[in-house]
Amino acid sequence: MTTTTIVFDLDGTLIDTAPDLVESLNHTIAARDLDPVSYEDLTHLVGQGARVMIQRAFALRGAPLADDEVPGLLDRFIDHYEAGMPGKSHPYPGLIEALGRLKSAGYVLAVCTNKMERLALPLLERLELTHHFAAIAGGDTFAFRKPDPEHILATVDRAGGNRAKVLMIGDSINDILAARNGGIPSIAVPFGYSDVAVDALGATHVIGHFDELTVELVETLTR
Ligand SMILES: O=C(O)COP(=O)(O)O
Ligand SMILES: [Mg+2]
Repeated sequence: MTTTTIVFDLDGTLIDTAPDLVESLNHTIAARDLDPVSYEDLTHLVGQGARVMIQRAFALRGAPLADDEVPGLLDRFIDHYEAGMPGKSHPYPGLIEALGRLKSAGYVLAVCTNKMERLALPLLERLELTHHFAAIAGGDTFAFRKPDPEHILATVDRAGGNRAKVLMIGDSINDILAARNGGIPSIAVPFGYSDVAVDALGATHVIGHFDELTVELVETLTR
């Protein structure tokens, strides 16, 4: 029997990062005197990494942003976010137990996030989560990222898994679309940052808590 690789999204799936993302984003846009964004705004801004998040925040405020201004603002975001890490960010309830039980059952675990690799790696490290995962791929690790299914599949390659036996778990349309585009079964979680209702994402299954992420469920979804 081939081992299934379970691929997790990061922001809004493994870890509740919203308060720190909002704080660092607001620190960044304050450089141009833009009004701060709220937690509710974040669900529309997050998903394609920090650069796009900054660009979307400017669009939300109706403020012009020239291409050559973006690198400086991105550096401002990265410096602030890295300095505060892990800040208020914490794993969602039941996650550690779920990772333990899935690993004991022999599954390969991996992370596929659109967050920049240089931010994803230290965050997982400082929350002592790194050891659970055979591979961690960021939004800039490859030349493609979610919703491109190749992002999930290249992560599986890195983890030493089999491309034909994968389960994706995520909170947003990028995750579920990437899975659907690759013919990969998926689980959506409702506690993250989606501007679309979780039932409307088109996932194979929805769980409300990591307690529901059992070996039986993984087997049923990947049969
Ligand atoms: O940081 C982002 O914009 C998205 O990150 P995620 O893919 O882990 O949800
Ligand atoms: Mg996410």
